[in-house]
Amino acid sequence: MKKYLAIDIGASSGRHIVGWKEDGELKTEEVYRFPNGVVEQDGHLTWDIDALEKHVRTGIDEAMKIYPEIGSLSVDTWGVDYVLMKGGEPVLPCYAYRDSRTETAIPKVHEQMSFSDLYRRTGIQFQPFNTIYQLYADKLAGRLDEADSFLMIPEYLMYRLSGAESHEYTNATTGGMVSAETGEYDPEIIRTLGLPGRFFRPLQRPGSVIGEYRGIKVMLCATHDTGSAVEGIPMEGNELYISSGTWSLLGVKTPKPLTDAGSEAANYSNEGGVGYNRYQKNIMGMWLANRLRSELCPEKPWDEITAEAEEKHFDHLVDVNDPVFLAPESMKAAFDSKLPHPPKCTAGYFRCAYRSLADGYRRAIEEIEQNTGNRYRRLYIVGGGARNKYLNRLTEEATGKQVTALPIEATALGNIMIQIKNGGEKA
Ligand SMILES: C[C@H](O)[C@H](O)[C@@H](O)C(=O)CO
Repeated sequence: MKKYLAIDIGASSGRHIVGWKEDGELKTEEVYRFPNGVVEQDGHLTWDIDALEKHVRTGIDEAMKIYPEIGSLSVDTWGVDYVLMKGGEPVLPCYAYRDSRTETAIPKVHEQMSFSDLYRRTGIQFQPFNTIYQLYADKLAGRLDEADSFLMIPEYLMYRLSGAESHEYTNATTGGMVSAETGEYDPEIIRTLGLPGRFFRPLQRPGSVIGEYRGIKVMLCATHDTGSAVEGIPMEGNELYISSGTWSLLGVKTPKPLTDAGSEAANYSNEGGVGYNRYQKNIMGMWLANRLRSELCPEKPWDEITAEAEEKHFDHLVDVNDPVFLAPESMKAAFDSKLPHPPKCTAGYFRCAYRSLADGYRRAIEEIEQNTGNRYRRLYIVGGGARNKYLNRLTEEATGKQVTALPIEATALGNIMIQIKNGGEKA
């Protein structure tokens, strides 16, 4: 029985999950898990890409010990970030998206092409960490002159395994340089910003085999983790979804990108899917609670935290998408700066975070229904955040949608399903 290996890496952790079809059913087993996190280096936030590579290799060793018959593997990670390459070797550091190095680049990009023009062309939300601003910051720092190309994180890790460079479509779309019309890098954007043309190759679709590692086919899944997550949601019909991890990605599948003024004003993104468009929005997500916990009560179990948050009576809300929450020194101080007065106790901060997240979901869904002209009945929630029963209830109450919370590894499932579909088996 053929086995498939998904390597799914998020901002805070990674996992190796083996999957196979048995009596028509998809079976999975997690064989390796490892931590991830940003590393401060010379005053910048970076990823320890060498450590990630080591974990990727160790996890494959573990998987092959248990399942020597693995036929293919694929890596997916968070979007936007990349590694510059020179002569087949990485040009480090590998910057992390919460680093503030794009501050000067953003206005310089918009002087040459306004955000509205970029949006009309790509349909990608404004986020200070979009690859377009990171590459322009590298240009201003003279880092592009010495580089031959750039590889998004999953493609870099698969290059290290197979020696094959690749540029996968769903992940490339997170960068803000791919034409919503052609699904390829937009030459007008590249030319206008004076970015090196040699960097931007034809994009490859999920399911493409790019090489081999120890006899295992290396295949491109939807290497943008959210792209695989949406593939992995066992959804009936076309309903709303939240991929809930460090970020909450709330969206819906649409046949085509929506790049109209209403979508721009609501800062909706149109990221590539597997045969459809992901009309979705970044919402600050579990990052808020994760940072509050590491600052205020690192040892406290999550069940206790949510139970206390449910009991307390602090009902002020914050706008969870306020930039103050993206990479604050202190998350507590960030909340205090946006509240009329601070909560009297720690639980009050978590209550505010969860109730504000649910309110953020409510507003985002109103925008989706406004901009798509459709009404949706159900909301599927997948990923680690789907385990939070208190937030699921708040979300159902705030949005009026029937919430189906599935604390499943939807990203790894989607990764495996794409491999199965393109591995000659019926998915
Ligand atoms: C920067 C975020 O990671 C990105 O916008 C988001 O789509 C993602 O990749 C979540 O894992």
